[in-house]
Amino acid sequence: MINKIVMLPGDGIGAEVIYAAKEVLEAIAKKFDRQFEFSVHDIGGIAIDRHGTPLPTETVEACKKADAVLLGAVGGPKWDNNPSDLRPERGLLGIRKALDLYANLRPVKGFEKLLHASPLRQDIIQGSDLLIVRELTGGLYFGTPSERRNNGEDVVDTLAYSRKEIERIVDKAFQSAQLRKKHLTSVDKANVLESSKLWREIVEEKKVQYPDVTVEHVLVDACAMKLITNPTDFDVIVTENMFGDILSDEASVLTGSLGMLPSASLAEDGVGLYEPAHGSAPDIAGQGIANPIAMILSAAMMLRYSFEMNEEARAIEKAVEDVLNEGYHTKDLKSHDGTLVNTNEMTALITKAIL
Ligand SMILES: NC(=O)c1ccc[n+]([C@@H]2O[C@H](COP(=O)([O-])OP(=O)(O)OC[C@H]3O[C@@H](n4cnc5c(N)ncnc54)[C@H](O)[C@@H]3O)[C@@H](O)[C@H]2O)c1
Ligand SMILES: CC(C)[C@H](C(=O)O)[C@@H](O)C(=O)O
Ligand SMILES: [Mg+2]
Repeated sequence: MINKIVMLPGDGIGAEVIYAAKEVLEAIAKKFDRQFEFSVHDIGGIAIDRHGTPLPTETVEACKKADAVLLGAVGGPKWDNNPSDLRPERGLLGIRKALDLYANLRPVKGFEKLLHASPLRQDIIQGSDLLIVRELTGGLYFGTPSERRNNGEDVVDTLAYSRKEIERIVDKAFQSAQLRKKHLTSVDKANVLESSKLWREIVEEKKVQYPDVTVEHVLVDACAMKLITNPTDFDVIVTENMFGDILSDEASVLTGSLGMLPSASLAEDGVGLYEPAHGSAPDIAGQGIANPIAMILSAAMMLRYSFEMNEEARAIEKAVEDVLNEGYHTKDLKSHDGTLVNTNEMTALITKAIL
């Protein structure tokens, strides 16, 4: 059986790290006698330059026909002054909506060897292992109207959620908690927002269906604080789109770098998309020094969630851990000792550890 993988490199370091993941997947294919077929399509700024749109129809069609999609990252200063419908980020939001990727799973697991790479105290972050379940196709990112009024002097963004949209992400989070430490933290702003009140009501209704899972509600501002003061109190966090975006970048500090955070974006029934939580990093793009691990671990999530290749996924995760344990690190991972390597060298080390 051949697994068809669509690659969407995008912009900046997205296009650098995605080929690192491909190299690692080729090693997996060799080691485990699997067949992956890759095809590359445009999204984001490069798609604007080549096709005049951040999300060409051809790209959407290719993704729909694929067995899984890998995405690097989109965006960059070249397009920062574009009108909003010609921003690279529109391509990303568009593909999430087109594939109905409502559930974004962002695991945050600290590697023992990288404890010193975080600016946080080691005794606080040791043992951090949590999963952020971020709603990905609703909320402020997709609410209408979203517009300027009164000659551009007033502005409206709409935070809209339907009961069904909240129910399905909450179910996904409870089910994820059942497979982990069975503790769910629902994060909202129910002291202020109507959308958060409905969110909290639905979590309360749903919890009777999952009696083995303990549930707590935490306001998003307090959660932001607790994430870095008491990270080991968390197991699964479920939250709406923008809160999840912000909290996941914050949580990456537990791992030492944003370049360590993978993600899976899943539909109810349909193709999954796998992308690092980080962006196109214009400040380091083109230098060959990006950390490819978030992207490589996203490829491992693809093997696990889309192809049910658990052993293969574990082989990637173990190779990453082994290479880190040997002291190799990219520039973003601060280290007192160890060996500084670039993107290609890190990828080659991980590939070698697999084979
Ligand atoms: N999924 C995505 O495609 C995505 C996600 C976030 C931001 N963006 C876009 O990326 C552009 C830049 O955004 P930003 O600078 O706010 O966020 P960013 O995530 O690109 O970078 C933030 C910081 O983290 C560093 N960093 C990120 N990933 C790294 C890696 N793998 N290795 C080493 N260092 C890494 C960067 O160098 C930078 O200092 C913007 O256009 C933004 O809209 C895209
Ligand atoms: C680029 C941006 C639209 C995107 C988001 O906010 O979802 C990014 O920050 C992410 O975390 O994937
Ligand atoms: Mg983000």
